[in-house]
Amino acid sequence: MVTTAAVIVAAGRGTRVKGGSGTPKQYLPLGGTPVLAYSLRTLTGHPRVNTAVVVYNPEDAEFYQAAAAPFEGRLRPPVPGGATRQASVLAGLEALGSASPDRVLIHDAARPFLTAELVDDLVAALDTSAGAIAAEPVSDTLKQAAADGTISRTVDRAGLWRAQTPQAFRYDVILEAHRRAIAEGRSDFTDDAGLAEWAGLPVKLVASSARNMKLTTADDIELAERLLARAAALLEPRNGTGFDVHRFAAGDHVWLCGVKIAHTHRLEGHSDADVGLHALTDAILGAIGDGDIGQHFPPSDPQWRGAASRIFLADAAARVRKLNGRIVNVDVTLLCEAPKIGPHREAMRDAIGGILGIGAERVGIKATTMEGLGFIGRGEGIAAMASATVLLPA
Ligand SMILES: Nc1ccn([C@@H]2O[C@H](COP(=O)(O)OP(=O)(O)OP(=O)(O)O)[C@@H](O)[C@H]2O)c(=O)n1
Ligand SMILES: C[C@](O)(CO)[C@H](O)COP(=O)(O)O
Repeated sequence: MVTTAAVIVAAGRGTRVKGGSGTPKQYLPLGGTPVLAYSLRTLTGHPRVNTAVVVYNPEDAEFYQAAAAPFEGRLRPPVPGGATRQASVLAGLEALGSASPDRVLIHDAARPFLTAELVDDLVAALDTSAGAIAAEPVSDTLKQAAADGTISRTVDRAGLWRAQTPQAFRYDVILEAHRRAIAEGRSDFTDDAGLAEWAGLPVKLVASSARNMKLTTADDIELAERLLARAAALLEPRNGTGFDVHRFAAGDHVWLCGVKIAHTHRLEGHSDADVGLHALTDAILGAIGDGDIGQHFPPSDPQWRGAASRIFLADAAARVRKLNGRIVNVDVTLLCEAPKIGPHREAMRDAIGGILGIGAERVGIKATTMEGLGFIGRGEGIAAMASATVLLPA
């Protein structure tokens, strides 16, 4: 399996925002959420990203903990950065050594508005290139200034692009290039594409939007607040519910809410019969009005025989992302006499949060017996009901 990692560089001081004092920009609240958390939500929640590491300044440890806590289960321990962005990127790349990913996405914590689609496009571009970066064609007329502040010439903007992040590379080649640059005394690269260019690596330009802005000055932060407030005003909540039942059959374990639990029986079904994930998948599909699990993964299709139900849930989450939506919270109730759910509740919350790319604090798991009544009371099967709240552009 091809693996992809993310390095999020967050060790800068943000001096152009705050003039050298106060909270570094990547930890400032934006719409009430730390700037860093936006990138972490998109990257750690992306199905193609297997692991991620933040490069930080240990002086910011408290800010880091507060921003990264919801994503903890999906992040490697943070690593200290260096004096320049280039040095911080190298620290992050080295920290991924034990994961040995095939690809790496290098991203500025100061660019909170990257999208899942951009990540998809960059990863796809790596199939035919050693590197690919998010970039935006220059749309202004460019002037070169003379020393006295007058215009010395107009620069032809044809073919000029503004480099953004993520910048994606095959991991081993960019690590080798970064190491070589330092060994050869080059510490002046402001982005990884510049370093790759120096190393002779081909790098593709992947068209991105001006919305993937870097927060550099206080004006940028104000603009970002406005964009966010406007986007929030244009989002509307949608709610969906789901319900599912599976009967018991001879076996020794059940899958419930993404967790394998030893049991006296198994649940019968075409897939792994994870009744909790099936109800939840339907709840999410319901919230976005996109059919149901049986429509997208028909039981008549042999490719889903024995499939892990996490595939179905991840697909529903991808459909939400495609609509530029966001899952706010989900809630599952399991109806069964046994097994006991309490001991597995936290593992279930983590599993579902990981699949959906949301923090476990946004996942509710509850259980109830049926007081011995009906088919559940007789221990013939398990039922689950679920609800999901999703924000979609209005
Ligand atoms: N030594 C550094 C410098 C920068 N960065 C990171 O690189 C990204 C882009 O850098 P920039 O916008 O220049 O951030 P700062 O260096 O913090 O800004 P300033 O130059 O205003 O201090 C940011 O996410 C920043 O945290 C880093 O990890 N390590
Ligand atoms: C990497 C980068 O975001 C590409 O635009 C940018 O170069 C980093 O910021 P800096 O202000 O140039 O250090």
